[in-house]
Amino acid sequence: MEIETIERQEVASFSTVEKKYCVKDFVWSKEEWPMINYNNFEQGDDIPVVSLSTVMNREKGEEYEKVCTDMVHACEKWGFFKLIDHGVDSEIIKRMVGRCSELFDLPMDQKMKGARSTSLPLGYCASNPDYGRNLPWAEIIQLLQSPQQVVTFATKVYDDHPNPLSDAIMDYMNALDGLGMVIFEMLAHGLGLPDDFFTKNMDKKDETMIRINRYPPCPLPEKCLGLGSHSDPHTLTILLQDEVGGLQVQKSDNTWVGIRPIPNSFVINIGDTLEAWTNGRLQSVVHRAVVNREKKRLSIAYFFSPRGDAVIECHPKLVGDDRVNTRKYKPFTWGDFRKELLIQKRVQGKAALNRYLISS
Ligand SMILES: O=C(O)CCC(=O)C(=O)O
Ligand SMILES: [Fe+2]
Repeated sequence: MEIETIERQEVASFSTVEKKYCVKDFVWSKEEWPMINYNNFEQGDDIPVVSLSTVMNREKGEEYEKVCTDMVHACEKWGFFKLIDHGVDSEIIKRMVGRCSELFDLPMDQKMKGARSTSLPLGYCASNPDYGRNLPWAEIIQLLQSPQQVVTFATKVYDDHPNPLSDAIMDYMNALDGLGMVIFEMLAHGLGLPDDFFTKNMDKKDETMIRINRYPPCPLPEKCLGLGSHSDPHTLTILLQDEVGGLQVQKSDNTWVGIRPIPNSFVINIGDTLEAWTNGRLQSVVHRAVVNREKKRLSIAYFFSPRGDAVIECHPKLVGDDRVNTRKYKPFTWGDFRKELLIQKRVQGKAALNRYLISS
Protein backbone atom coordinates (compact mmCIF):
# COMPACT_ATOMS: atom_id res chain seq x y z
CA MET A 1 0.00 0.00 0.00
CA GLU A 2 1.14 3.54 -0.73
CA ILE A 3 2.49 5.40 2.31
CA GLU A 4 -0.03 8.23 1.72
CA THR A 5 -2.91 5.76 1.80
CA ILE A 6 -1.64 4.27 5.05
CA GLU A 7 -1.25 7.74 6.57
CA ARG A 8 -4.88 8.58 5.77
CA GLN A 9 -6.24 5.48 7.52
CA GLU A 10 -8.24 6.06 10.66
CA VAL A 11 -6.71 4.52 13.79
CA ALA A 12 -9.51 2.74 15.61
CA SER A 13 -7.32 1.78 18.58
CA PHE A 14 -6.88 5.42 19.62
CA SER A 15 -9.99 7.14 18.30
CA THR A 16 -12.71 8.16 20.73
CA VAL A 17 -16.18 9.56 20.14
CA GLU A 18 -14.80 13.10 20.49
CA LYS A 19 -11.54 12.66 18.65
CA LYS A 20 -10.76 10.67 15.53
CA TYR A 21 -7.12 9.99 14.72
CA CYS A 22 -5.52 8.93 11.47
CA VAL A 23 -2.07 7.36 11.07
CA LYS A 24 -0.58 10.65 9.91
CA ASP A 25 -1.19 12.17 13.36
CA PHE A 26 1.35 9.70 14.76
CA VAL A 27 4.13 10.33 12.26
CA TRP A 28 7.20 11.74 14.08
CA SER A 29 9.78 14.14 12.78
CA LYS A 30 12.30 12.45 10.57
CA GLU A 31 15.25 12.76 12.98
CA GLU A 32 13.38 10.58 15.45
CA TRP A 33 12.41 7.74 13.10
CA PRO A 34 13.76 4.50 14.51
CA MET A 35 16.52 3.07 12.36
CA ILE A 36 16.58 -0.33 14.01
CA ASN A 37 13.66 -2.75 14.20
CA TYR A 38 11.77 -3.73 17.31
CA ASN A 39 13.23 -7.24 17.20
CA ASN A 40 16.87 -6.35 16.58
CA PHE A 41 18.54 -7.11 19.90
CA GLU A 42 22.06 -8.16 19.00
CA GLN A 43 23.78 -4.90 19.84
CA GLY A 44 22.04 -4.76 23.20
CA ASP A 45 23.14 -8.14 24.45
CA ASP A 46 26.02 -6.60 26.40
CA ILE A 47 23.56 -5.05 28.83
CA PRO A 48 24.36 -6.85 32.09
CA VAL A 49 22.14 -9.50 33.62
CA VAL A 50 22.08 -9.53 37.42
CA SER A 51 20.72 -12.50 39.37
CA LEU A 52 19.52 -12.24 42.96
CA SER A 53 19.53 -16.02 43.45
CA THR A 54 22.57 -16.01 45.70
CA VAL A 55 21.51 -13.06 47.84
CA MET A 56 17.79 -13.42 48.50
CA ASN A 57 17.04 -14.46 52.09
CA ARG A 58 20.71 -15.11 52.84
CA GLU A 59 23.26 -13.64 55.18
CA LYS A 60 25.08 -10.70 53.64
CA GLY A 61 28.45 -12.21 52.77
CA GLU A 62 30.95 -12.16 49.96
CA GLU A 63 28.33 -13.02 47.32
CA TYR A 64 26.25 -10.06 48.41
CA GLU A 65 29.21 -7.71 48.03
CA LYS A 66 29.85 -9.02 44.54
CA VAL A 67 26.28 -8.66 43.32
CA CYS A 68 26.08 -5.12 44.76
CA THR A 69 29.27 -4.19 42.94
CA ASP A 70 28.01 -5.73 39.68
CA MET A 71 24.79 -3.77 39.98
CA VAL A 72 26.64 -0.50 40.53
CA HIS A 73 28.96 -1.19 37.59
CA ALA A 74 25.98 -1.87 35.32
CA CYS A 75 24.37 1.42 36.35
CA GLU A 76 27.60 3.37 35.89
CA LYS A 77 28.18 2.03 32.43
CA TRP A 78 24.71 1.45 31.01
CA GLY A 79 22.18 2.89 33.45
CA PHE A 80 20.28 -0.34 32.75
CA PHE A 81 20.43 -3.98 33.75
CA LYS A 82 18.21 -7.02 33.50
CA LEU A 83 17.23 -8.61 36.77
CA ILE A 84 16.56 -12.35 37.02
CA ASP A 85 15.77 -14.56 40.04
CA HIS A 86 14.18 -11.49 41.60
CA GLY A 87 11.87 -13.39 43.93
CA VAL A 88 8.62 -11.68 42.89
CA ASP A 89 5.82 -14.26 42.84
CA SER A 90 5.14 -15.21 39.21
CA GLU A 91 1.40 -15.53 39.95
CA ILE A 92 1.29 -11.85 40.94
CA ILE A 93 2.97 -10.91 37.67
CA LYS A 94 0.76 -13.19 35.59
CA ARG A 95 -2.39 -11.80 37.16
CA MET A 96 -1.23 -8.22 36.62
CA VAL A 97 -0.43 -8.84 32.95
CA GLY A 98 -3.71 -10.71 32.43
CA ARG A 99 -5.90 -8.04 34.03
CA CYS A 100 -4.14 -5.19 32.25
CA SER A 101 -4.41 -6.91 28.88
CA GLU A 102 -8.13 -7.51 29.48
CA LEU A 103 -8.58 -3.87 30.27
CA PHE A 104 -6.85 -2.67 27.10
CA ASP A 105 -9.01 -5.10 25.08
CA LEU A 106 -12.21 -3.41 26.31
CA PRO A 107 -14.21 -1.14 23.96
CA MET A 108 -12.90 2.43 23.92
CA ASP A 109 -16.02 3.93 25.54
CA GLN A 110 -15.60 1.66 28.55
CA LYS A 111 -11.88 2.51 28.92
CA MET A 112 -12.72 6.19 28.66
CA LYS A 113 -14.77 5.92 31.86
CA GLY A 114 -11.38 5.83 33.58
CA ALA A 115 -9.91 8.62 31.44
CA ARG A 116 -7.40 10.92 33.05
CA SER A 117 -8.46 14.45 33.77
CA THR A 118 -6.87 17.42 32.06
CA SER A 119 -5.26 18.65 35.27
CA LEU A 120 -3.65 15.41 36.42
CA PRO A 121 -2.07 12.79 34.17
CA LEU A 122 -3.54 9.87 36.12
CA GLY A 123 -5.93 7.33 34.65
CA TYR A 124 -6.38 6.02 31.11
CA CYS A 125 -5.23 7.86 28.02
CA ALA A 126 -5.35 6.86 24.35
CA SER A 127 -1.99 8.18 23.13
CA ASN A 128 -0.97 11.47 24.75
CA PRO A 129 -2.62 14.56 23.24
CA ASP A 130 -0.32 16.81 25.34
CA TYR A 131 2.47 16.03 22.91
CA GLY A 132 0.70 18.03 20.18
CA ARG A 133 2.69 16.66 17.27
CA ASN A 134 4.67 13.43 17.53
CA LEU A 135 1.91 11.47 19.24
CA PRO A 136 3.04 8.30 20.98
CA TRP A 137 1.60 5.12 19.51
CA ALA A 138 0.51 3.84 22.91
CA GLU A 139 -2.42 3.54 25.23
CA ILE A 140 -1.31 4.49 28.70
CA ILE A 141 -2.62 4.08 32.24
CA GLN A 142 -0.88 6.03 34.99
CA LEU A 143 -1.72 5.60 38.66
CA LEU A 144 -0.07 6.51 41.92
CA GLN A 145 0.77 3.90 44.54
CA SER A 146 -2.44 4.69 46.35
CA PRO A 147 -5.00 1.95 47.05
CA GLN A 148 -7.75 4.54 47.02
CA GLN A 149 -6.81 5.85 43.60
CA VAL A 150 -6.40 2.38 42.14
CA VAL A 151 -9.80 1.26 43.46
CA THR A 152 -11.48 4.44 42.19
CA PHE A 153 -10.00 3.91 38.72
CA ALA A 154 -10.97 0.24 38.52
CA THR A 155 -14.47 0.96 39.82
CA LYS A 156 -15.00 3.68 37.21
CA VAL A 157 -14.06 1.32 34.41
CA TYR A 158 -15.85 -1.80 35.63
CA ASP A 159 -18.66 -0.31 37.75
CA ASP A 160 -18.12 -2.88 40.46
CA HIS A 161 -16.40 -3.14 43.76
CA PRO A 162 -14.44 -5.10 44.93
CA ASN A 163 -12.64 -5.59 41.71
CA PRO A 164 -10.04 -8.07 40.41
CA LEU A 165 -8.20 -5.33 38.51
CA SER A 166 -7.50 -3.18 41.56
CA ASP A 167 -6.42 -6.24 43.59
CA ALA A 168 -4.03 -7.28 40.81
CA ILE A 169 -2.52 -3.79 40.57
CA MET A 170 -2.13 -3.34 44.32
CA ASP A 171 -0.56 -6.80 44.79
CA TYR A 172 1.85 -6.04 41.97
CA MET A 173 2.78 -2.62 43.34
CA ASN A 174 3.33 -3.99 46.84
CA ALA A 175 5.54 -6.80 45.54
CA LEU A 176 7.60 -4.37 43.48
CA ASP A 177 7.94 -2.01 46.43
CA GLY A 178 9.65 -4.79 48.34
CA LEU A 179 11.98 -5.56 45.45
CA GLY A 180 12.74 -1.88 44.92
CA MET A 181 13.88 -1.46 48.52
CA VAL A 182 16.24 -4.42 48.10
CA ILE A 183 17.73 -2.83 44.96
CA PHE A 184 18.11 0.60 46.61
CA GLU A 185 19.93 -0.99 49.55
CA MET A 186 22.20 -2.93 47.23
CA LEU A 187 23.03 0.15 45.19
CA ALA A 188 23.78 2.18 48.32
CA HIS A 189 25.92 -0.66 49.65
CA GLY A 190 27.78 -1.05 46.36
CA LEU A 191 28.51 2.69 46.36
CA GLY A 192 29.94 2.48 49.88
CA LEU A 193 27.07 4.51 51.40
CA PRO A 194 24.97 3.60 54.43
CA ASP A 195 22.57 0.87 53.24
CA ASP A 196 19.53 3.00 54.08
CA PHE A 197 20.84 6.16 52.39
CA PHE A 198 18.03 6.07 49.80
CA THR A 199 15.39 3.91 51.45
CA LYS A 200 15.07 6.10 54.53
CA ASN A 201 13.47 8.69 52.23
CA MET A 202 11.05 6.21 50.75
CA ASP A 203 8.80 5.48 53.70
CA LYS A 204 5.82 7.09 51.99
CA LYS A 205 4.71 5.32 48.86
CA ASP A 206 2.19 7.75 47.45
CA GLU A 207 4.70 9.53 45.20
CA THR A 208 5.56 6.27 43.48
CA MET A 209 3.76 5.73 40.18
CA ILE A 210 2.92 2.96 37.77
CA ARG A 211 2.62 3.42 34.01
CA ILE A 212 1.07 0.63 32.00
CA ASN A 213 1.83 0.96 28.30
CA ARG A 214 0.09 -0.97 25.58
CA TYR A 215 1.33 -0.54 22.03
CA PRO A 216 -1.14 -1.78 19.40
CA PRO A 217 0.22 -3.09 16.08
CA CYS A 218 1.19 -0.12 13.94
CA PRO A 219 0.87 0.05 10.13
CA LEU A 220 3.84 2.47 9.83
CA PRO A 221 6.40 1.51 12.51
CA GLU A 222 9.30 3.08 10.60
CA LYS A 223 7.85 6.57 11.13
CA CYS A 224 6.12 6.17 14.50
CA LEU A 225 7.24 5.65 18.10
CA GLY A 226 5.48 4.01 21.02
CA LEU A 227 7.30 6.36 23.38
CA GLY A 228 9.76 8.98 22.23
CA SER A 229 13.30 9.26 23.54
CA HIS A 230 13.28 10.25 27.21
CA SER A 231 14.98 9.56 30.48
CA ASP A 232 12.83 8.61 33.45
CA PRO A 233 12.73 11.56 35.85
CA HIS A 234 12.15 9.50 39.01
CA THR A 235 14.77 7.57 40.96
CA LEU A 236 14.53 3.99 39.79
CA THR A 237 12.31 2.17 37.30
CA ILE A 238 11.38 -1.49 37.42
CA LEU A 239 10.08 -2.35 33.98
CA LEU A 240 8.24 -5.47 32.99
CA GLN A 241 8.15 -6.06 29.25
CA ASP A 242 6.43 -8.94 27.49
CA GLU A 243 8.17 -11.21 24.97
CA VAL A 244 7.65 -8.97 21.92
CA GLY A 245 10.50 -6.46 22.24
CA GLY A 246 10.61 -2.73 21.48
CA LEU A 247 12.61 -1.13 24.30
CA GLN A 248 15.71 0.59 22.93
CA VAL A 249 18.47 2.34 24.84
CA GLN A 250 20.74 5.10 23.56
CA LYS A 251 24.46 4.51 24.00
CA SER A 252 26.97 7.26 24.65
CA ASP A 253 27.87 7.29 20.92
CA ASN A 254 24.17 8.08 20.23
CA THR A 255 23.43 4.73 18.59
CA TRP A 256 20.39 2.76 19.73
CA VAL A 257 20.35 -0.83 20.96
CA GLY A 258 17.36 -3.10 21.55
CA ILE A 259 16.88 -4.86 24.87
CA ARG A 260 16.08 -8.53 24.31
CA PRO A 261 13.20 -9.65 26.53
CA ILE A 262 14.07 -12.50 28.93
CA PRO A 263 11.15 -14.45 30.42
CA ASN A 264 10.57 -13.84 34.16
CA SER A 265 12.91 -10.90 34.30
CA PHE A 266 12.64 -7.18 34.92
CA VAL A 267 14.57 -4.36 33.31
CA ILE A 268 15.92 -1.96 35.91
CA ASN A 269 16.99 1.55 35.01
CA ILE A 270 18.25 4.59 36.84
CA GLY A 271 16.16 7.78 36.78
CA ASP A 272 17.30 11.41 36.74
CA THR A 273 16.74 11.87 40.46
CA LEU A 274 19.04 8.99 41.35
CA GLU A 275 21.67 10.27 38.93
CA ALA A 276 21.69 13.57 40.81
CA TRP A 277 21.56 11.81 44.18
CA THR A 278 24.74 9.90 43.31
CA ASN A 279 26.55 12.91 41.87
CA GLY A 280 26.27 11.45 38.40
CA ARG A 281 27.85 8.09 39.32
CA LEU A 282 24.74 6.15 38.34
CA GLN A 283 23.51 7.14 34.89
CA SER A 284 19.99 7.98 33.86
CA VAL A 285 20.04 6.91 30.23
CA VAL A 286 17.76 7.95 27.38
CA HIS A 287 15.53 5.23 25.99
CA ARG A 288 12.40 4.82 23.84
CA ALA A 289 9.85 2.23 22.75
CA VAL A 290 9.47 1.30 19.10
CA VAL A 291 6.46 -0.46 17.64
CA ASN A 292 5.84 -3.10 15.00
CA ARG A 293 3.28 -4.12 12.37
CA GLU A 294 2.19 -7.48 13.70
CA LYS A 295 2.10 -7.67 17.45
CA LYS A 296 0.63 -5.69 20.29
CA ARG A 297 3.02 -5.19 23.17
CA LEU A 298 2.58 -4.58 26.91
CA SER A 299 5.08 -2.97 29.24
CA ILE A 300 4.61 -1.93 32.85
CA ALA A 301 6.93 0.69 34.34
CA TYR A 302 7.03 1.21 38.09
CA PHE A 303 8.69 4.49 39.01
CA PHE A 304 10.02 4.92 42.55
CA SER A 305 10.03 8.33 44.15
CA PRO A 306 11.07 9.56 47.57
CA ARG A 307 8.90 11.69 49.86
CA GLY A 308 8.13 15.10 48.37
CA ASP A 309 10.24 16.84 51.04
CA ALA A 310 13.24 14.52 50.59
CA VAL A 311 16.31 16.58 49.73
CA ILE A 312 18.22 15.15 46.78
CA GLU A 313 21.79 15.89 47.69
CA CYS A 314 24.64 13.50 47.16
CA HIS A 315 26.50 11.92 50.07
CA PRO A 316 29.89 13.61 50.75
CA LYS A 317 31.55 10.25 50.00
CA LEU A 318 30.60 10.67 46.36
CA VAL A 319 32.25 14.09 46.13
CA GLY A 320 35.98 14.21 45.96
CA ASP A 321 36.50 10.57 45.12
CA ASP A 322 38.88 9.76 42.31
CA ARG A 323 36.18 10.15 39.66
CA VAL A 324 34.35 13.36 40.53
CA ASN A 325 35.84 16.00 42.74
CA THR A 326 33.04 18.50 42.75
CA ARG A 327 29.33 18.48 43.33
CA LYS A 328 27.53 18.30 39.97
CA TYR A 329 23.98 19.22 41.03
CA LYS A 330 22.45 21.79 43.36
CA PRO A 331 20.38 20.13 46.09
CA PHE A 332 16.66 20.04 45.34
CA THR A 333 13.59 18.39 46.79
CA TRP A 334 11.75 15.73 44.87
CA GLY A 335 8.59 17.82 45.37
CA ASP A 336 10.11 20.78 43.51
CA PHE A 337 11.43 18.61 40.72
CA ARG A 338 8.04 16.95 40.34
CA LYS A 339 6.36 20.35 40.02
CA GLU A 340 8.67 21.19 37.11
CA LEU A 341 7.77 17.93 35.45
CA LEU A 342 4.06 18.57 35.67
CA ILE A 343 4.49 21.89 33.87
CA GLN A 344 6.41 20.34 30.99
CA LYS A 345 4.29 18.72 28.33
CA ARG A 346 6.88 16.32 27.09
CA VAL A 347 10.02 15.33 28.94
CA GLN A 348 12.70 15.34 26.30
CA GLY A 349 16.17 14.10 27.05
CA LYS A 350 17.33 15.30 30.45
CA ALA A 351 16.26 18.94 30.19
CA ALA A 352 14.46 18.87 33.54
CA LEU A 353 17.45 17.62 35.51
CA ASN A 354 19.89 19.89 33.71
CA ARG A 355 18.26 22.88 35.42
CA TYR A 356 19.97 21.76 38.61
CA LEU A 357 23.41 21.29 37.10
CA ILE A 358 26.08 23.40 38.76
CA SER A 359 27.81 25.06 35.83
CA SER A 360 31.54 24.66 36.00
O1 LIG B 1 7.75 0.18 26.79
C1 LIG B 1 8.91 0.22 27.14
O2 LIG B 1 9.67 -0.72 27.00
C2 LIG B 1 9.49 1.48 27.74
C3 LIG B 1 8.55 2.19 28.66
C4 LIG B 1 9.17 3.40 29.27
O3 LIG B 1 10.29 3.75 29.01
C5 LIG B 1 8.40 4.22 30.21
O4 LIG B 1 7.20 3.93 30.43
O5 LIG B 1 8.99 5.17 30.76
FE1 LIG C 1 11.00 5.23 30.42
